[in-house]
Amino acid sequence: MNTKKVLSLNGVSKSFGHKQVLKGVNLDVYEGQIIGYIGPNGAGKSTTVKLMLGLIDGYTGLIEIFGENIIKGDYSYKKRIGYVPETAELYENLTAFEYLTFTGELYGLSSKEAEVKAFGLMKEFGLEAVFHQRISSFSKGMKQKVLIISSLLHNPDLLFFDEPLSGLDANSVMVIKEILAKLAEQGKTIFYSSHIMDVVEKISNRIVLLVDGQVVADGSFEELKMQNQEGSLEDIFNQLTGFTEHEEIAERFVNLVRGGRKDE
Ligand SMILES: Nc1ncnc2c1ncn2[C@@H]1O[C@H](COP(=O)(O)OP(=O)(O)OP(=O)(O)O)[C@@H](O)[C@H]1O
Repeated sequence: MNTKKVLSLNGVSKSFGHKQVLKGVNLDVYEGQIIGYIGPNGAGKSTTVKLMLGLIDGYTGLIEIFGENIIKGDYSYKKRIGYVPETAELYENLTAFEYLTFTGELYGLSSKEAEVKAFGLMKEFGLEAVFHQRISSFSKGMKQKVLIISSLLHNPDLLFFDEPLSGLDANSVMVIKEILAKLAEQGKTIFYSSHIMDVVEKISNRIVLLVDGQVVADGSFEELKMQNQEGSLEDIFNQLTGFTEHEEIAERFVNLVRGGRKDE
C-alpha cells in the first residue's frame, strides 16, 4: 500500500448553533485507498465531506488535503478533487452536453476537450442518444450518471462520493464498482459515503464508522469482522451502533398504520 498521505483530519469539531455535530474526528487517508465512510443518519458524514471541500467552514482542528491546511490554501487543491453530492443540484434546464462542458470548463478543460470527453463517457454509460437532451427529462439513474461523469471529467486525484449509487440499477452498480476499483489502482483516493452496506463491504479497502460525530471503528472489513465477531458489515454496523430494535420498531409502526384504518 502506498503511504502518501492525501488527506488528514486532526481533532476536527464542528457545531451548528448549540449542536455539536463533529466531536474531534481524527483520520489519515492515503493514496489509493477506498474509504467507506459510514454511520447512522445524522452522524455527521456529509458535514465532514462538506468541510473538506470548503463548502462550509467554522470548525476547530486541522484539515489538510494534499499536505496543505485547507484554510491557508489558495483553493487550487479543489482542482484535484471530484465530488458527487448527496443531493444533486444539476442545472436541469441545461442539456447533458451543456452541463458537462460547463463543469469541464470550470475545472480548466477547453470546451472541445470537455465535449469530447463527456461524450465518450456518456457513450460508455449508454447515454449518447440523450447527450443533447435536457437533464430535466432524465430518469434518476441517468441524472446520477451525469453527476458521476461531471465529477471525473478533470481526472481528479481525490474523489468524494456521497451515496454515488443512488438510483442506479444493478448493472450500473457493477460498472461503477469496477470503475472505482480501477481508479484506486491508478492511485486515486476515494472517500465514499453510503448506506448500502453490502456494496461498502465489497468495494472499500478501509471502513470508517462515524457515530454521533466520532469515529468508533476504523479498519478493513476483515479487521472489523474479527474485532466484532459479526458476519456482514450490516451486522457489524448494527452492533457498533447499538441497534437491536428493528423488529420492535417495525411492529409498533405497522400497528400504528393499522390503527389508522376505520373500516376494520
Ligand atoms: N446547515 C446546517 N445547519 C444546522 N444543522 C445542520 C446543518 N447541516 C447539518 N446539520 C445537522 O448536523 C447533523 C449531521 O448531519 P449530516 O448531514 O452531516 O449527517 P449524515 O451523517 O450525512 O446523515 P445522513 O446519513 O442522513 O445523510 C444533523 O443533526 C443535521 O441536522
